[in-house]
Amino acid sequence: MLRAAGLFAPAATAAPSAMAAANNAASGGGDEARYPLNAESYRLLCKIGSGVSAVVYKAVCLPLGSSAVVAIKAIDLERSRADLDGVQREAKAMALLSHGNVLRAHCSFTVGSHLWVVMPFMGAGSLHSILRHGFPGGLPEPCVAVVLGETLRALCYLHGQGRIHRDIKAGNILVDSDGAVKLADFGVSASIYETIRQHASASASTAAAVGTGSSASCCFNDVAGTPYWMAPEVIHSHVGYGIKADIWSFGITALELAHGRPPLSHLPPSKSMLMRITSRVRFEESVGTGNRRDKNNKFSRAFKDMVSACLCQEPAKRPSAEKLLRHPFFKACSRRSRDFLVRNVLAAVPSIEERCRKDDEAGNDLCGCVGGGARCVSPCPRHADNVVVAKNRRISGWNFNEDNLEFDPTTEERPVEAEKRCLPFDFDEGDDQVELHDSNSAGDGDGDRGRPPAQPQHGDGDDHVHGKAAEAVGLKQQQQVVTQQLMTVLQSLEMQRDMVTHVLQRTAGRLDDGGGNGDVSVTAPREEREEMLLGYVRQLEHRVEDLRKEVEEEMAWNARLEKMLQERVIISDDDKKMNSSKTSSSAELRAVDENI
Ligand SMILES: Nc1ncnc2c1ncn2[C@@H]1O[C@H](COP(=O)(O)OP(=O)(O)OP(=O)(O)O)[C@@H](O)[C@H]1O
Repeated sequence: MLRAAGLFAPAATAAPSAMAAANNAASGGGDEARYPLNAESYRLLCKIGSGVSAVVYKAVCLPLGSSAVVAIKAIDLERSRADLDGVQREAKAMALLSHGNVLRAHCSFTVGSHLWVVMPFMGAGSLHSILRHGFPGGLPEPCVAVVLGETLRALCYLHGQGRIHRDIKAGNILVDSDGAVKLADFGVSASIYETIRQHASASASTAAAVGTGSSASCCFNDVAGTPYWMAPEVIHSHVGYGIKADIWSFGITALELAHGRPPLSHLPPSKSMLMRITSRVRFEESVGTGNRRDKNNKFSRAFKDMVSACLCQEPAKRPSAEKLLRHPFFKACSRRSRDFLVRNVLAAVPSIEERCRKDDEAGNDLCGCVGGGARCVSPCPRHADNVVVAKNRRISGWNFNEDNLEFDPTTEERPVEAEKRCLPFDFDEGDDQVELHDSNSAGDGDGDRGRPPAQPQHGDGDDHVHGKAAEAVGLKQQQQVVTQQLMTVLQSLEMQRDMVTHVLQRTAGRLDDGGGNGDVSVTAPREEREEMLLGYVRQLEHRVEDLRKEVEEEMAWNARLEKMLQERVIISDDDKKMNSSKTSSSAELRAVDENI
């Protein structure tokens, strides 16, 4: 994961550039106009957080006095995957908004190759950081309700303004020391109005690919956001998506707040993404509200119902933010004051500076995966152990278990129950049948499903060999999973290639016959149509390029597994010889012999 740590030590403040990106939130006057657009006017006090390509500092705005504490997000434009347009969009989007639950930047400007976004300092940091440092198992439900209620107000406002946030997650919900909750990070937000204009002259073929429908339902077709929180239609972005994608992410955020991590976060995002790529929609219309007995009292019926509504497979069936705000789940929280969060949440977590110091000591910056691998973008050695594989099982889908609000993997032996809500991704192709387990998850007595993963043992010789044997089996199976996934990516690439060819053929045909069938695009001048076609092709090229990178990542991971496997086999064979009398009857070793 990309880091910009250390680049902004106070002494290293770069000379301001020509301020090409300078942007003041209140250029038309107002409080923010006081914030200077140069690095020298700010003293960086300490680092308070870091994201994928940015580091966030607590700082003082010197001309405004020592009490003018701000947060500065320093986005490394060179290391960031996003282009300057993308990151500037965040600042501009924030500057235009004004709502009590939306974090608005004071100003932004470039400093060398970085974009500095100066914003109000939110004393308690993000909910992601709060969860990790104080509530790893999740917040109490009444606190979840307060946080979500405030976030929903921000979403109502944003959607009312014609904006889609596109990256709703606990990491982007900030809390101030007085308990105020604000939605932040507009790095990937976009205006549906802009897009409607852009698509106004789109051809029928493009429209078919992007999707049609109302402004609120289908406008975008670029993949934006963070994988675990992405709505199915965002992942399958060729079908188009709209504001309801935020509602899905909101539902996932609800689960993240309730459990301390988003569903499937024990899988590296690239893998969960791949599973989604392989999807075959298989979603049961389920779970009415009052018919089933509530077996699990951990969460209220209202909470479960609210989350279920957000995680509806069909965007159109998800409630709007406004409607959701009227859901009974949010009734009680409207009476709760900010103080409620201060007493029940903030009091239990260390200061944001302390948290950041702990993160640095723990080396969380090294791979960027924090929260038990929840943010690990690619399989990294540090979290490889979190993903363990058990044999002869396969994930054929993910059920949204309404009782405990978890996503349960569905295995072949355990058919999907009709009344369960099922996520739209399948993973049941190929002959090798495997199931991924989170090594931290406890057994639940349901067959093999909750079986503790194979771990190396360090007891007597027999155990030791068993441990290594099991480890080798695990590695072998991980390798099979990766191979399977590579095949899946390949299929996906082929599918996309066919799509491109199809679009090209259709459009080429239209260019040749000069139109005349009533399409907006066809009545447009030829150059315009060519330009539009080129744009579309470029978009598809990017998508294919992204997928190609993912394949490369997986192949590298596969090679690493192969190497680890070979090492394990050698060690395991040596141990086997030494312990042959003890281990000859070992079922696990037989499994190794069969498998390697
Ligand atoms: N205005 C702010 N006030 C106080 N802390 C902040 C502020 N903005 C960000 N932070 C802290 O910095 C951390 C990193 O923020 P950043 O927006 O760079 O990344 P993120 O949203 O967590 O991750 P990603 O890069 O994946 O979006 C946050 O988790 C939060 O704790």
